[in-house]
Amino acid sequence: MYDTIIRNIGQLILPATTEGPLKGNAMKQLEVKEEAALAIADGKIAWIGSNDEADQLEGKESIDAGGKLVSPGLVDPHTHLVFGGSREKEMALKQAGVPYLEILKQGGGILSTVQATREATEEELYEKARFHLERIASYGVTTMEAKSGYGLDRASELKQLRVAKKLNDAGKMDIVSTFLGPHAVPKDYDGDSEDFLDDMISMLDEIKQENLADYTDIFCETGVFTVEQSKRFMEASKEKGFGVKIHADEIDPLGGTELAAAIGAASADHLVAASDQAIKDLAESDTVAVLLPGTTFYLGKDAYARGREMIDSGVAVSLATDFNPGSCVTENLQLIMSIAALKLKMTPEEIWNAVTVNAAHAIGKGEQAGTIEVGKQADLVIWNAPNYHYIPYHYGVNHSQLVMKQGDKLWEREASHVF
Ligand SMILES: N=CN[C@@H](CCC(=O)O)C(=O)O
Ligand SMILES: [Zn+2]
Repeated sequence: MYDTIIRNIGQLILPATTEGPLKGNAMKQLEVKEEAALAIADGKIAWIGSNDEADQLEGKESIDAGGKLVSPGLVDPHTHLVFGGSREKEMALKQAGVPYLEILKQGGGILSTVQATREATEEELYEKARFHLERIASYGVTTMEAKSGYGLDRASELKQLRVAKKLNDAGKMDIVSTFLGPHAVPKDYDGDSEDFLDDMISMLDEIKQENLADYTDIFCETGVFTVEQSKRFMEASKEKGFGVKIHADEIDPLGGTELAAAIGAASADHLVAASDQAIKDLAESDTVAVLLPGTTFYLGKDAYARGREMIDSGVAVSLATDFNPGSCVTENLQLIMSIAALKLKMTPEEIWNAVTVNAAHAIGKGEQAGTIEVGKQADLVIWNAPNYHYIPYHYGVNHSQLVMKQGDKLWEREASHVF
Protein backbone atom coordinates (compact mmCIF):
# COMPACT_ATOMS: atom_id res chain seq x y z
CA MET A 1 0.00 0.00 0.00
CA TYR A 2 1.50 3.33 -1.10
CA ASP A 3 0.86 6.63 0.68
CA THR A 4 -0.14 8.55 -2.45
CA ILE A 5 -0.71 7.67 -6.08
CA ILE A 6 -0.76 10.43 -8.69
CA ARG A 7 -2.76 9.20 -11.69
CA ASN A 8 -3.63 10.56 -15.09
CA ILE A 9 -0.46 12.58 -15.67
CA GLY A 10 -0.47 14.07 -19.17
CA GLN A 11 3.29 14.64 -19.27
CA LEU A 12 5.74 13.50 -16.62
CA ILE A 13 9.21 15.07 -16.80
CA LEU A 14 11.84 12.40 -16.12
CA PRO A 15 15.63 12.66 -16.46
CA ALA A 16 17.15 11.48 -19.74
CA THR A 17 20.22 10.37 -17.79
CA THR A 18 20.86 9.86 -14.10
CA GLU A 19 24.10 11.85 -14.33
CA GLY A 20 24.49 15.51 -13.71
CA PRO A 21 25.11 18.35 -13.97
CA LEU A 22 24.16 18.27 -17.65
CA LYS A 23 26.49 20.01 -20.05
CA GLY A 24 25.99 21.27 -23.59
CA ASN A 25 23.98 18.84 -25.72
CA ALA A 26 22.89 16.81 -22.70
CA MET A 27 20.95 19.89 -21.60
CA LYS A 28 18.72 19.45 -24.64
CA GLN A 29 17.48 16.03 -23.48
CA LEU A 30 14.33 15.51 -21.42
CA GLU A 31 12.53 12.21 -21.04
CA VAL A 32 8.83 13.03 -21.21
CA LYS A 33 6.47 10.15 -20.34
CA GLU A 34 2.90 10.61 -21.49
CA GLU A 35 -0.18 9.09 -19.81
CA ALA A 36 1.89 8.32 -16.74
CA ALA A 37 1.39 7.72 -13.04
CA LEU A 38 3.61 7.58 -9.98
CA ALA A 39 3.41 6.36 -6.41
CA ILE A 40 4.88 7.84 -3.23
CA ALA A 41 5.83 6.04 -0.01
CA ASP A 42 7.60 7.44 3.06
CA GLY A 43 8.18 10.78 1.35
CA LYS A 44 10.01 9.19 -1.58
CA ILE A 45 9.13 8.28 -5.15
CA ALA A 46 8.37 4.55 -4.93
CA TRP A 47 7.04 3.69 -8.38
CA ILE A 48 6.80 5.25 -11.86
CA GLY A 49 4.77 3.70 -14.67
CA SER A 50 1.92 4.08 -17.11
CA ASN A 51 -1.50 5.26 -16.05
CA ASP A 52 -2.99 1.88 -17.06
CA GLU A 53 -0.54 -0.05 -14.87
CA ALA A 54 -1.44 2.19 -11.93
CA ASP A 55 -4.96 0.65 -11.91
CA GLN A 56 -3.48 -2.28 -10.00
CA LEU A 57 -1.87 -0.12 -7.31
CA GLU A 58 -3.39 0.77 -3.98
CA GLY A 59 -2.75 4.00 -2.15
CA LYS A 60 -4.08 5.69 0.95
CA GLU A 61 -4.64 8.76 -1.21
CA SER A 62 -5.19 9.08 -4.92
CA ILE A 63 -4.65 12.34 -6.82
CA ASP A 64 -6.00 12.82 -10.35
CA ALA A 65 -3.56 15.06 -12.24
CA GLY A 66 -6.25 15.70 -14.85
CA GLY A 67 -4.00 15.04 -17.84
CA LYS A 68 -1.67 17.88 -16.82
CA LEU A 69 2.08 18.33 -16.56
CA VAL A 70 4.01 16.95 -13.57
CA SER A 71 7.65 17.96 -13.02
CA PRO A 72 10.27 17.68 -10.31
CA GLY A 73 10.04 20.42 -7.69
CA LEU A 74 12.01 23.38 -8.99
CA VAL A 75 15.35 24.29 -7.41
CA ASP A 76 16.35 27.94 -6.94
CA PRO A 77 20.15 27.91 -6.48
CA HIS A 78 20.77 31.63 -5.83
CA THR A 79 18.69 33.77 -3.47
CA HIS A 80 19.30 36.38 -0.79
CA LEU A 81 16.27 35.22 1.19
CA VAL A 82 16.97 36.74 4.60
CA PHE A 83 17.05 40.55 4.82
CA GLY A 84 15.47 43.51 6.57
CA GLY A 85 13.57 46.37 4.94
CA SER A 86 13.01 47.11 1.26
CA ARG A 87 14.43 49.52 -1.31
CA GLU A 88 11.55 50.71 -3.49
CA LYS A 89 12.90 54.28 -3.44
CA GLU A 90 15.98 53.16 -5.42
CA MET A 91 13.80 52.53 -8.44
CA ALA A 92 13.54 56.25 -9.23
CA LEU A 93 17.32 56.61 -8.94
CA LYS A 94 17.84 53.77 -11.37
CA GLN A 95 15.30 55.31 -13.75
CA ALA A 96 17.23 58.57 -13.55
CA GLY A 97 20.27 56.64 -14.78
CA VAL A 98 22.29 56.28 -11.55
CA PRO A 99 24.31 53.05 -11.99
CA TYR A 100 23.91 50.15 -9.53
CA LEU A 101 27.53 50.38 -8.34
CA GLU A 102 27.22 54.17 -7.89
CA ILE A 103 24.21 53.73 -5.56
CA LEU A 104 26.32 51.27 -3.54
CA LYS A 105 29.28 53.69 -3.49
CA GLN A 106 27.03 56.38 -2.03
CA GLY A 107 26.08 54.09 0.87
CA GLY A 108 22.77 52.94 -0.64
CA GLY A 109 21.99 49.63 -2.32
CA ILE A 110 23.35 46.62 -0.42
CA LEU A 111 24.54 48.91 2.39
CA SER A 112 21.05 50.28 3.05
CA THR A 113 19.74 46.71 3.39
CA VAL A 114 22.66 46.05 5.75
CA GLN A 115 21.42 48.78 8.05
CA ALA A 116 17.85 47.44 8.04
CA THR A 117 19.08 43.87 8.59
CA ARG A 118 21.30 44.89 11.51
CA GLU A 119 18.36 46.71 13.11
CA ALA A 120 15.93 43.77 12.76
CA THR A 121 15.64 41.11 15.45
CA GLU A 122 16.14 37.46 14.57
CA GLU A 123 12.39 36.89 14.99
CA GLU A 124 11.54 39.76 12.65
CA LEU A 125 13.95 38.46 10.03
CA TYR A 126 12.51 34.96 10.42
CA GLU A 127 8.91 36.11 9.88
CA LYS A 128 9.86 38.19 6.84
CA ALA A 129 11.96 35.42 5.28
CA ARG A 130 9.16 32.90 5.95
CA PHE A 131 6.74 35.15 4.08
CA HIS A 132 9.04 35.29 1.04
CA LEU A 133 9.79 31.57 1.30
CA GLU A 134 6.11 30.68 1.13
CA ARG A 135 5.79 32.75 -2.01
CA ILE A 136 8.87 31.06 -3.51
CA ALA A 137 7.31 27.67 -2.74
CA SER A 138 4.03 28.72 -4.32
CA TYR A 139 5.87 29.09 -7.63
CA GLY A 140 6.92 25.44 -7.52
CA VAL A 141 10.26 25.58 -5.69
CA THR A 142 10.97 22.79 -3.19
CA THR A 143 14.75 23.25 -2.71
CA MET A 144 16.64 26.52 -2.63
CA GLU A 145 19.77 28.30 -1.58
CA ALA A 146 19.86 31.29 0.82
CA LYS A 147 22.81 33.63 1.28
CA SER A 148 23.74 35.85 4.18
CA GLY A 149 25.60 39.05 3.27
CA TYR A 150 23.38 41.80 4.66
CA GLY A 151 24.88 41.72 8.15
CA LEU A 152 28.54 42.38 7.36
CA ASP A 153 29.49 42.02 10.99
CA ARG A 154 29.87 38.89 13.06
CA ALA A 155 26.61 39.09 15.03
CA SER A 156 24.41 40.13 12.13
CA GLU A 157 25.85 37.58 9.69
CA LEU A 158 25.31 34.81 12.26
CA LYS A 159 21.77 36.12 12.83
CA GLN A 160 20.98 35.78 9.12
CA LEU A 161 22.51 32.31 8.93
CA ARG A 162 20.54 31.15 11.98
CA VAL A 163 17.30 32.32 10.39
CA ALA A 164 18.04 30.27 7.26
CA LYS A 165 18.87 27.23 9.38
CA LYS A 166 15.63 27.55 11.37
CA LEU A 167 13.63 27.82 8.17
CA ASN A 168 15.34 24.71 6.85
CA ASP A 169 14.69 22.85 10.09
CA ALA A 170 11.00 23.79 9.86
CA GLY A 171 11.00 21.20 7.08
CA LYS A 172 8.86 22.82 4.40
CA MET A 173 11.75 23.67 2.10
CA ASP A 174 15.28 22.30 1.84
CA ILE A 175 17.49 25.36 2.23
CA VAL A 176 21.18 25.24 1.42
CA SER A 177 22.87 28.02 3.34
CA THR A 178 25.71 30.15 1.99
CA PHE A 179 27.91 32.57 3.95
CA LEU A 180 28.29 35.73 1.84
CA GLY A 181 30.17 37.82 4.40
CA PRO A 182 32.23 39.58 1.69
CA HIS A 183 29.19 41.04 -0.09
CA ALA A 184 30.23 44.69 0.31
CA VAL A 185 32.63 46.61 2.51
CA PRO A 186 30.60 48.17 5.35
CA LYS A 187 31.04 51.84 6.21
CA ASP A 188 32.64 51.01 9.58
CA TYR A 189 35.82 49.89 7.74
CA ASP A 190 36.47 53.17 5.94
CA GLY A 191 37.12 51.39 2.66
CA ASP A 192 39.68 48.98 4.13
CA SER A 193 38.53 45.89 2.27
CA GLU A 194 41.55 43.78 3.31
CA ASP A 195 40.84 44.34 6.97
CA PHE A 196 37.17 43.50 6.47
CA LEU A 197 38.03 40.38 4.48
CA ASP A 198 40.29 39.20 7.32
CA ASP A 199 37.38 39.60 9.72
CA MET A 200 35.07 37.60 7.46
CA ILE A 201 37.70 34.85 7.10
CA SER A 202 38.03 34.76 10.89
CA MET A 203 34.33 33.77 11.11
CA LEU A 204 34.72 30.60 9.06
CA ASP A 205 35.60 28.29 11.95
CA GLU A 206 32.59 29.32 14.00
CA ILE A 207 30.23 28.97 11.04
CA LYS A 208 31.61 25.50 10.36
CA GLN A 209 31.39 24.40 13.99
CA GLU A 210 27.78 25.54 14.26
CA ASN A 211 27.00 24.01 10.88
CA LEU A 212 25.48 27.28 9.70
CA ALA A 213 26.55 27.12 6.05
CA ASP A 214 27.60 24.62 3.38
CA TYR A 215 29.05 27.19 0.98
CA THR A 216 30.74 30.57 1.01
CA ASP A 217 30.36 33.28 -1.61
CA ILE A 218 32.01 36.63 -2.45
CA PHE A 219 31.01 39.60 -4.63
CA CYS A 220 33.94 39.97 -7.04
CA GLU A 221 33.31 43.30 -8.75
CA THR A 222 34.79 46.74 -9.39
CA GLY A 223 34.79 48.69 -6.15
CA VAL A 224 33.83 45.65 -4.08
CA PHE A 225 36.35 42.73 -3.98
CA THR A 226 39.15 42.04 -6.47
CA VAL A 227 39.95 38.70 -8.09
CA GLU A 228 42.97 38.36 -5.79
CA GLN A 229 40.85 38.97 -2.70
CA SER A 230 38.23 36.54 -3.99
CA LYS A 231 40.93 33.90 -4.46
CA ARG A 232 42.19 34.46 -0.92
CA PHE A 233 38.68 34.10 0.53
CA MET A 234 37.79 31.06 -1.58
CA GLU A 235 41.03 29.27 -0.71
CA ALA A 236 40.52 29.96 3.00
CA SER A 237 36.92 28.67 2.72
CA LYS A 238 38.00 25.50 0.94
CA GLU A 239 40.64 24.86 3.57
CA LYS A 240 37.92 24.97 6.23
CA GLY A 241 35.81 22.47 4.28
CA PHE A 242 33.25 24.75 2.60
CA GLY A 243 32.14 24.51 -1.01
CA VAL A 244 32.71 27.83 -2.78
CA LYS A 245 30.65 30.14 -4.98
CA ILE A 246 31.30 33.55 -6.47
CA HIS A 247 29.29 36.52 -7.80
CA ALA A 248 31.44 36.89 -10.90
CA ASP A 249 31.60 39.23 -13.89
CA GLU A 250 28.17 40.69 -13.21
CA ILE A 251 29.01 44.17 -14.39
CA ASP A 252 32.71 44.29 -15.34
CA PRO A 253 34.73 41.39 -16.83
CA LEU A 254 37.24 41.09 -13.98
CA GLY A 255 37.96 37.37 -14.34
CA GLY A 256 36.00 35.96 -11.41
CA THR A 257 34.59 33.27 -13.68
CA GLU A 258 38.04 32.03 -14.74
CA LEU A 259 38.97 31.96 -11.04
CA ALA A 260 35.85 29.91 -10.20
CA ALA A 261 36.70 27.30 -12.84
CA ALA A 262 40.36 27.13 -11.77
CA ILE A 263 39.60 26.79 -8.08
CA GLY A 264 36.82 24.19 -8.52
CA ALA A 265 33.90 26.35 -7.36
CA ALA A 266 30.50 24.67 -7.18
CA SER A 267 29.09 27.57 -9.17
CA ALA A 268 29.96 30.91 -10.74
CA ASP A 269 26.95 33.22 -10.72
CA HIS A 270 25.76 36.16 -12.90
CA LEU A 271 28.46 36.00 -15.68
CA VAL A 272 26.89 38.79 -17.75
CA ALA A 273 30.31 40.13 -18.74
CA ALA A 274 32.15 36.77 -18.75
CA SER A 275 34.89 36.59 -21.40
CA ASP A 276 35.33 34.00 -24.17
CA GLN A 277 38.14 32.46 -22.12
CA ALA A 278 35.80 32.25 -19.11
CA ILE A 279 33.27 30.28 -21.16
CA LYS A 280 36.00 27.88 -22.34
CA ASP A 281 37.28 27.43 -18.79
CA LEU A 282 33.78 26.72 -17.47
CA ALA A 283 33.14 24.15 -20.21
CA GLU A 284 36.26 22.26 -19.12
CA SER A 285 35.39 22.43 -15.43
CA ASP A 286 32.76 20.98 -13.08
CA THR A 287 31.61 24.47 -12.10
CA VAL A 288 27.94 25.21 -12.84
CA ALA A 289 27.13 28.59 -14.42
CA VAL A 290 24.19 30.02 -12.46
CA LEU A 291 22.62 32.65 -14.73
CA LEU A 292 20.33 35.32 -13.30
CA PRO A 293 18.54 36.98 -16.24
CA GLY A 294 15.87 38.45 -13.95
CA THR A 295 18.60 40.69 -12.50
CA THR A 296 19.71 41.96 -15.91
CA PHE A 297 16.06 42.64 -16.70
CA TYR A 298 15.42 44.41 -13.39
CA LEU A 299 18.58 46.52 -13.64
CA GLY A 300 17.35 47.63 -17.07
CA LYS A 301 20.42 46.38 -18.94
CA ASP A 302 20.43 45.43 -22.61
CA ALA A 303 23.19 42.82 -22.57
CA TYR A 304 22.36 39.46 -20.98
CA ALA A 305 24.68 36.62 -19.99
CA ARG A 306 25.58 34.60 -23.09
CA GLY A 307 23.55 31.56 -22.07
CA ARG A 308 23.06 30.26 -25.62
CA GLU A 309 26.80 30.43 -26.34
CA MET A 310 27.62 28.86 -22.98
CA ILE A 311 25.40 25.84 -23.60
CA ASP A 312 26.66 25.47 -27.17
CA SER A 313 30.23 25.56 -25.80
CA GLY A 314 29.54 22.74 -23.34
CA VAL A 315 28.93 24.65 -20.09
CA ALA A 316 26.54 23.29 -17.42
CA VAL A 317 24.02 26.13 -17.15
CA SER A 318 21.51 26.68 -14.38
CA LEU A 319 19.00 29.48 -13.70
CA ALA A 320 17.98 31.21 -10.47
CA THR A 321 15.87 34.14 -9.33
CA ASP A 322 18.62 35.97 -7.37
CA PHE A 323 15.68 37.06 -5.19
CA ASN A 324 16.91 40.08 -3.19
CA PRO A 325 15.61 43.55 -2.23
CA GLY A 326 17.75 45.49 -4.73
CA SER A 327 18.71 43.97 -8.05
CA CYS A 328 15.96 41.36 -8.56
CA VAL A 329 12.84 41.71 -6.46
CA THR A 330 10.86 38.63 -7.43
CA GLU A 331 10.21 35.23 -5.90
CA ASN A 332 8.92 33.91 -9.23
CA LEU A 333 11.26 31.33 -10.81
CA GLN A 334 8.69 30.70 -13.55
CA LEU A 335 9.17 34.30 -14.70
CA ILE A 336 12.92 33.68 -14.89
CA MET A 337 12.19 30.66 -17.12
CA SER A 338 10.37 32.97 -19.55
CA ILE A 339 13.14 35.57 -19.52
CA ALA A 340 15.67 32.79 -20.18
CA ALA A 341 13.68 31.74 -23.24
CA LEU A 342 13.31 35.27 -24.58
CA LYS A 343 16.67 36.82 -23.68
CA LEU A 344 19.11 33.92 -23.32
CA LYS A 345 17.55 32.01 -26.24
CA MET A 346 17.39 28.80 -24.23
CA THR A 347 15.04 26.04 -25.40
CA PRO A 348 12.25 24.69 -23.14
CA GLU A 349 14.24 21.48 -22.55
CA GLU A 350 17.36 23.43 -21.56
CA ILE A 351 15.32 25.68 -19.28
CA TRP A 352 13.73 22.74 -17.45
CA ASN A 353 17.11 21.09 -16.93
CA ALA A 354 18.50 24.43 -15.74
CA VAL A 355 15.87 24.87 -12.99
CA THR A 356 15.87 21.23 -11.87
CA VAL A 357 18.84 18.89 -12.23
CA ASN A 358 21.56 21.50 -12.89
CA ALA A 359 20.24 23.80 -10.18
CA ALA A 360 20.32 20.92 -7.69
CA HIS A 361 23.94 20.18 -8.62
CA ALA A 362 24.89 23.86 -8.24
CA ILE A 363 24.02 23.59 -4.53
CA GLY A 364 25.16 20.02 -3.85
CA LYS A 365 21.67 18.50 -3.83
CA GLY A 366 21.96 16.39 -6.97
CA GLU A 367 21.55 13.14 -5.02
CA GLN A 368 18.19 13.99 -3.49
CA ALA A 369 16.52 16.70 -5.60
CA GLY A 370 16.12 17.91 -9.17
CA THR A 371 14.76 14.76 -10.83
CA ILE A 372 11.84 12.37 -10.44
CA GLU A 373 13.46 8.98 -9.86
CA VAL A 374 12.54 6.00 -7.70
CA GLY A 375 14.26 6.44 -4.33
CA LYS A 376 14.56 10.21 -4.55
CA GLN A 377 12.55 12.67 -2.46
CA ALA A 378 8.96 13.05 -3.65
CA ASP A 379 9.38 16.75 -4.42
CA LEU A 380 7.16 17.56 -7.39
CA VAL A 381 4.73 19.97 -8.96
CA ILE A 382 1.41 19.36 -10.70
CA TRP A 383 1.10 22.26 -13.13
CA ASN A 384 -2.02 23.88 -14.41
CA ALA A 385 -0.56 23.37 -17.88
CA PRO A 386 -0.92 20.75 -20.61
CA ASN A 387 2.78 20.38 -21.45
CA TYR A 388 6.27 21.52 -20.46
CA HIS A 389 6.48 24.12 -23.25
CA TYR A 390 3.61 25.99 -21.66
CA ILE A 391 5.38 27.33 -18.54
CA PRO A 392 8.00 29.60 -20.19
CA TYR A 393 5.47 30.47 -22.92
CA HIS A 394 2.69 31.96 -20.78
CA TYR A 395 4.67 34.41 -18.72
CA GLY A 396 4.33 36.45 -15.54
CA VAL A 397 1.68 34.32 -13.79
CA ASN A 398 1.78 31.36 -11.44
CA HIS A 399 1.04 28.02 -13.13
CA SER A 400 1.54 25.80 -10.06
CA GLN A 401 -1.48 23.80 -9.04
CA LEU A 402 -0.06 21.52 -6.34
CA VAL A 403 3.48 21.68 -4.92
CA MET A 404 4.61 18.58 -3.00
CA LYS A 405 7.58 18.35 -0.65
CA GLN A 406 8.63 14.84 0.41
CA GLY A 407 5.15 13.61 -0.43
CA ASP A 408 3.34 16.30 1.60
CA LYS A 409 1.31 19.13 0.12
CA LEU A 410 3.38 22.30 0.45
CA TRP A 411 1.12 24.63 -1.52
CA GLU A 412 -2.14 24.15 -3.38
CA ARG A 413 -4.24 26.35 -5.63
CA GLU A 414 -7.86 26.53 -4.57
CA ALA A 415 -9.35 25.77 -7.94
CA SER A 416 -7.94 24.46 -11.18
CA HIS A 417 -8.18 26.73 -14.22
CA VAL A 418 -8.61 26.16 -17.90
CA PHE A 419 -5.45 26.89 -19.96
N1 LIG B 1 25.38 41.67 -6.95
C1 LIG B 1 25.49 41.46 -5.77
N2 LIG B 1 24.55 41.03 -4.90
C2 LIG B 1 23.17 40.84 -5.19
C3 LIG B 1 22.40 42.11 -5.10
C4 LIG B 1 22.21 42.54 -3.74
C5 LIG B 1 21.47 43.82 -3.58
O1 LIG B 1 21.43 44.68 -4.47
O2 LIG B 1 20.93 43.93 -2.47
C6 LIG B 1 22.96 40.17 -6.54
O3 LIG B 1 23.37 39.03 -6.66
O4 LIG B 1 22.40 40.75 -7.46
ZN1 LIG C 1 23.29 37.38 -5.59
